[in-house]
Amino acid sequence: MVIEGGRPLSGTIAIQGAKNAALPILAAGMLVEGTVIVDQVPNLLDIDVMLDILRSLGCRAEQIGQSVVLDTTSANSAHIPESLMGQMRSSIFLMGPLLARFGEVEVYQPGGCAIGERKIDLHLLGLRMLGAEIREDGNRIVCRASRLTGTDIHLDFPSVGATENLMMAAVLADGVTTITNAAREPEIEDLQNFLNSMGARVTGAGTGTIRIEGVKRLVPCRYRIIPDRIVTGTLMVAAAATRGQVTLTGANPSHLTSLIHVLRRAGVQVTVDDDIIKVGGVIRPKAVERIVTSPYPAFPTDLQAQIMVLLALADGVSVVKEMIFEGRFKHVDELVRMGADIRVDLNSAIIRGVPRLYGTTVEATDLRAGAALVIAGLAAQGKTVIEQVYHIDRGYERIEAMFASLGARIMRYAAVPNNRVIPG
Ligand SMILES: CC(=O)N[C@H]1[C@@H](OP(=O)(O)OP(=O)(O)OC[C@H]2O[C@@H](n3ccc(=O)[nH]c3=O)[C@H](O)[C@@H]2O)O[C@H](CO)[C@@H](O)[C@@H]1O
Ligand SMILES: C=C(OP(=O)(O)O)C(=O)O
Repeated sequence: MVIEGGRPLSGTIAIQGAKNAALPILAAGMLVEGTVIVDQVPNLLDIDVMLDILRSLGCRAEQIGQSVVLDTTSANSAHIPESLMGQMRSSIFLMGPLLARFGEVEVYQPGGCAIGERKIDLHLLGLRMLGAEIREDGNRIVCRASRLTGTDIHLDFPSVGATENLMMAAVLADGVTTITNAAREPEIEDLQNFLNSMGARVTGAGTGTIRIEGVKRLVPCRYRIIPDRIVTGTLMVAAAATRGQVTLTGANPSHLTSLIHVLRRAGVQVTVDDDIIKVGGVIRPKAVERIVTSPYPAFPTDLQAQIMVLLALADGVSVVKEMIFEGRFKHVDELVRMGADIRVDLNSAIIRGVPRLYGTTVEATDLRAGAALVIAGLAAQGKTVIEQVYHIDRGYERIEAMFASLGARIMRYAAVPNNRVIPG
């Protein structure tokens, strides 16, 4: 991806549906027999992988525009091939639904962005408490339960994925399951709403205690995914970093209170009206003394790399502490190569703002690091070349078109074998 930077973003853009809501919801479609339609599903690499997995299980799954039609009637397998499991973290979301529907599931350790160890022990512990017998053999995990029985599960950490997997496993269990210290992310509430649209009885999502009353069977439904708060946040930071003026429509500002607070502290004007967010009015951002990533509603780890670009250009010294993933500072070296002054000390990044960044060749090491480099390229003086952009396609629908529609000079080139590049 090649970016000619230094142009303020300007214009209006609609927000895509949330990847992190769509992925568990598509997996939850396996809980019902019949045809489920999910609307506002973004066109992303991770969604393609999820649909490939669902097809490998015998389902018919097709994305038409922003809608996915999933027919699970002929699903006949509870085995996910290792090659598909390894393509993304969210492949693990099939574990709960397959176990609930077929009484068994055979999977492998999931893949995904290299941002930390990302264990699944909380998922497995919760499933065991629901009555599953689990055998781990190297990478392979075999899980069986002739029936799942509701119980009280306390999570040692409010893991988003574990909360969702256990909710999905518990909807068809005998009796009541209570999950305490559950994750409170908006995507959990979206999953609850989807499950309840199919006839499940789930309450409490969005709080630390979720109650799931098992039902005998579910019925197909049609459901619309919430807007993507991380894409919204990425656009907000990009508008501020390029000192532009951008209007976002179809957003949910109440999911972004921590970012809005940080941006306002940095001197950015953010106005909110129903599902519209306007960002602009910044000359040079001010440093923000301390940002700590933590589970929702605190500052999201998925926006840590992006906000660091704004702080790299701010007046003064900022500190960002990463509390969720131990390997999520890989963008720092790349930003430093663009002229940023950032020092990492354990899980803190100390950012001394510089007046400008300069374009150079950098590498996207993971999804959000890649998004941060795009913002840096848009704000920098000169030309930025970003390599390994496929990481970004996991979470942003045609990011180059998204920013080009706001006036950015950004082009994607596809590599061809003899090292030439052609517009992609
Ligand atoms: C598809 C999706 O929704 N992805 C999001 C989800 O990922 P994900 O569901 O993987 O994130 P978790 O909340 O589970 O993980 C948070 C922390 O808990 C640890 N952990 C998690 C599970 C477990 O069984 N054992 C364990 O130790 C992880 O290693 C990590 O350090 O939440 C993350 C934290 O907000 C986001 O960055 C991801 O974008
Ligand atoms: C880390 C992320 O996603 P996943 O959990 O799907 O790897 C992300 O969306 O930033």
